[in-house]
Amino acid sequence: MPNPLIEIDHVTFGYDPSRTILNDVSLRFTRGQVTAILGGSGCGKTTLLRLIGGVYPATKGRVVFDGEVVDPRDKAQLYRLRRRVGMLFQFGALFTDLTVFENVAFPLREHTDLSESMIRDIVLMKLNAVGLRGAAPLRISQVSGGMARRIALARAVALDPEVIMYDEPFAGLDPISMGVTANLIRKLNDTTGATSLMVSHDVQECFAIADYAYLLSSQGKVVAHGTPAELNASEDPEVRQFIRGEPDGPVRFHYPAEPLATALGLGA
Ligand SMILES: Nc1ncnc2c1ncn2[C@@H]1O[C@H](COP(=O)(O)OP(=O)(O)OP(=O)(O)O)[C@@H](O)[C@H]1O
Repeated sequence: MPNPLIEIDHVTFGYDPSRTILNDVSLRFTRGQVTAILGGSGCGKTTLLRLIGGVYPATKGRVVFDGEVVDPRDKAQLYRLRRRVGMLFQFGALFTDLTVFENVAFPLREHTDLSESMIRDIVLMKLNAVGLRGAAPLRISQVSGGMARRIALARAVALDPEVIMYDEPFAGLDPISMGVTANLIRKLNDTTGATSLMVSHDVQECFAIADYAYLLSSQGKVVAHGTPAELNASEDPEVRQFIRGEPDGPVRFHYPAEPLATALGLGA
């Protein structure tokens, strides 16, 4: 794979030593591409984004960002790296008591000393890109869930980040808003030349816009990776189960347990 901007190199991680969340995973994120990280709830997708952001150190292995090994103890490095990353948090995390305009202006006020008129122009351009320039004066409490996600998107790209990380960008959205958000992620990636990482369990939405995808198992392993077309064509039962959303397959519906009859004292 050519020229990854970010590389997760044989990373193992657990929040406490007794429980491994990510188990020797390797992923590469190519410049200019949209890469999806797919997996069921709790498999460690958000944790992976935290390791890239230097929130926690890997227990084993390394995270490499544009040639530099990410070291959470190196605060100067973290500050530099984080300036290059825009983040769309799960459910947007907007400031509900501020206007749409002020939400998008927030990172510009925090991280730059641009003039008020420059900030205004940038905010209106970012809102225009997500189709919501006209909503600038509204309060967050007055906008729909789908609009809120687009506002969060505009805020995530306010500082023109090189990397945009999306944590469950489709969570809680109706099908139309999902499609709109997916198209915007692709469009923002292509118009800004950014590199996008998208963590999600919405396979079809991700496949519609991703260049490449990784599939994580509940054991914190990479089960498969490839282009959406390659993964769609996979004969691997676990990949097929996940992609088709089948309730049972190699990934069992039942958590391991003794037979029900035994548990109920009905043994033969
Ligand atoms: N700060 C934390 N401290 C301890 N355990 C945590 C912490 N954050 C997450 N976990 C645990 O780590 C595991 C992986 O969580 P993570 O949020 O990375 O999963 P995920 O794949 O993003 O799931 P979801 O799609 O539900 O958000 C879960 O079992 C979770 O309970």
